[in-house]
Amino acid sequence: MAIVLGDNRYGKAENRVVRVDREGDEHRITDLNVSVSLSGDMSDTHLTGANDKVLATDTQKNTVFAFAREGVGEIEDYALRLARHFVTTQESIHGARVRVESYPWQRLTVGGQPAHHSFARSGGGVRTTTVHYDGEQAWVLGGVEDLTVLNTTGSEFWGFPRDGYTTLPETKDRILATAVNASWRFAGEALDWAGAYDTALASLLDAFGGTHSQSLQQTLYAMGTRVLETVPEIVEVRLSLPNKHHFLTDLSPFGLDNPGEVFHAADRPYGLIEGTVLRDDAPAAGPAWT
Ligand SMILES: O=c1[nH]c(=O)c2[nH]c(=O)[nH]c2[nH]1
Repeated sequence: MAIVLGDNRYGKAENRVVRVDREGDEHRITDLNVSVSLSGDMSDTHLTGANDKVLATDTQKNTVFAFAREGVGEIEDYALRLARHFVTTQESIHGARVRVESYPWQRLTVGGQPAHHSFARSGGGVRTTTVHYDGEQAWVLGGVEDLTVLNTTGSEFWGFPRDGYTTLPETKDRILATAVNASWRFAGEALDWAGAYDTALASLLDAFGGTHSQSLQQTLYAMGTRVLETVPEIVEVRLSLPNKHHFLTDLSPFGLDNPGEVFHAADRPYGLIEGTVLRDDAPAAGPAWT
C-alpha cells in the first residue's frame, strides 16, 4: 500500500472587489465577490514543501484587483480574462476556476431625481458566473442566487403517499415560496452575457409566477424549461429550490377563523427541491460543474 496525493486545488476565495465607474458626476457601482481556484503541477509543494510552482494566493488576490482597474464589464468576460491569465502565464497551472458573484445595487431617487452617487442594495438576486479554463477550452456557467419569490395562491400539493408518519394535510391552495438558486451552462463564449442573464432571469420569474403548481418539483421543471426555450445558448439549467414553508396559523383557540390570511413563515427545516433540466443534445459538460 502506498499513500499518494489525490485531487487538489488552491486559490484565494471571496475577494470583495468594489469598482466605481465615474462619468462626470454620474457614478456606477460594481460590487463583486471573486473566488479563484487553481490546479496543476502542485505535487512538490505538498510532498517536499518546494514552492517554486505555487503562484501565491496573495498574488492571485492582487491580480483580481489589478484586472478590475482596467474595467470589469460583464462578469463572465472578467472571469474569462482572469482564468486565461493564470493558465497562460504560469507553466505549472493547468486549470483555473474563477467564480464571481455580483451584488445588485439600485440607484436612489433623491429630490425626485435619479441620484448621481447614491445607491441601495436591492433584493433582486445575486448574479453569478463560474468559468473553468484548462488551457484549451473555457466552460462558462451563469446563474442567480437568493432570488426570493412567493405566490400567494396557485399552488397545490396532494396525492402523496400516506404512511404511519404522515401528518401533512393535502392542500389545493397554499403559499409557494422559494429562494431561487439557479445555474446555467452556456455552449460557447463571446455571447451577449447581459442579454442572456436578463432573459434567463425574466424566464425564471415568468415561469414561477405563471405555473399553476402541483408541486415545487413541477415548478422547477417549468422554470428550467422556460430558460432553455428563451435562451438558445444555454444548454443546461440546474436549480436548487428551498421550499419556504408557510403554515396556516390555527387561530381557533382565540375564537377566530383563518380563511388563508395569517401564516407562520417557518425558516427551518425546509424542503429542498433540486434538479437539472437540459437539452438532450447538450454537449458534454466536461469540468464545468466540478
Ligand atoms: O412541493 C412540494 N414538494 C414536496 O416534495 C413536498 N413535501 C412536502 O412535505 N411538501 C412538499 N411540497
